[in-house]
Amino acid sequence: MTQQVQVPSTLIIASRESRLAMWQAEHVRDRLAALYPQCQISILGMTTRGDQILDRTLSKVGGKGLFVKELEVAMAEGRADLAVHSLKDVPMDLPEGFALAAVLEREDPRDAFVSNDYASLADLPPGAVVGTSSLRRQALVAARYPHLVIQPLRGNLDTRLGKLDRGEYAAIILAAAGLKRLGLPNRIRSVLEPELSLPAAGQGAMAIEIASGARTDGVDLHALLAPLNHGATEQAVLAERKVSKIFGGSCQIPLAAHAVVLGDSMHLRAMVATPDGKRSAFAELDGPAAQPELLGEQVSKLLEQQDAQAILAVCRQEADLQ
Ligand SMILES: NCc1[nH]cc(CCC(=O)O)c1CC(=O)O
Repeated sequence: MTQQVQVPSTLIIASRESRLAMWQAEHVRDRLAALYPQCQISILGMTTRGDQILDRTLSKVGGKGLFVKELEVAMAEGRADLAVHSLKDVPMDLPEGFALAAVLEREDPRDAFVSNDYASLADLPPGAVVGTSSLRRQALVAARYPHLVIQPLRGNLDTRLGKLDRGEYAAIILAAAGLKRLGLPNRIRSVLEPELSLPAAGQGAMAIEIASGARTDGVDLHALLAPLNHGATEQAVLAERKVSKIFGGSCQIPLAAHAVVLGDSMHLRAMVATPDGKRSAFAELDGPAAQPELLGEQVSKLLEQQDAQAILAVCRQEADLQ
């Protein structure tokens, strides 16, 4: 006999209001509704500071936490039971009293090249403007294609595509996962393979966050959400996020960490670079999938044995100057 979990009569999902965030919240709602048909599930749409501040890059205004804080407040105040996030936007250390209850199966983790006039980065002429606000993408493009000009690009997916279509950029780089989820895979002119553009920790994965304390109604949200967890994705992102955490876990450093799980083992690759892409360190290792954080530590050590600390010092200096 499987143990029965107690199902509440209602569940409220907190979500940002962007189209991608809503798609993700609706996806979780539909999966929960299929598991627990007796439960009334609704979505509470919210605006976060990360959505409001669009004129500065995230690394300058406080980083990832800006997309999750308001949703955590809603859970702490009992206005929502769970929050659905893009895992890439979730800080490495959650505030006291919160936990990730499930990591969903990953969508395509790669970056996508999007343009109306060009098929790939290699086709762009000297001086062409590429839009991205990710320091990681900036460093990777600058290292490989020094003749291109990188300009900041913020906002949700629709905003970013709109700026491309108005001709503000020759091309932009986005996560393939977001475009696929929104039914826009045809906007992808080419995917950037991990060898060229190693993905960010957690890219393409969704996570469900909950308040971790016991509930007065006795509902065990961890147990309730466990069927949505995808073991291999969880192992991969634990390794990736460990590297990110060791190197400061913010948006201030161009950092990539990408793991692939194959059966019982895992391959983890990671990179840190200076924002201009001129200096970088890269490391990769295989290890048991059952010990993802150990592999994350080992890969981080390899990075440190290279130039990683000097690279980070350059990044901090540049961040302080801004
Ligand atoms: N930083 C914003 C963000 N957070 C998650 C995604 C895409 C979806 C995902 O990675 O799951 C995006 C947009 C992008 O990077 O283009």
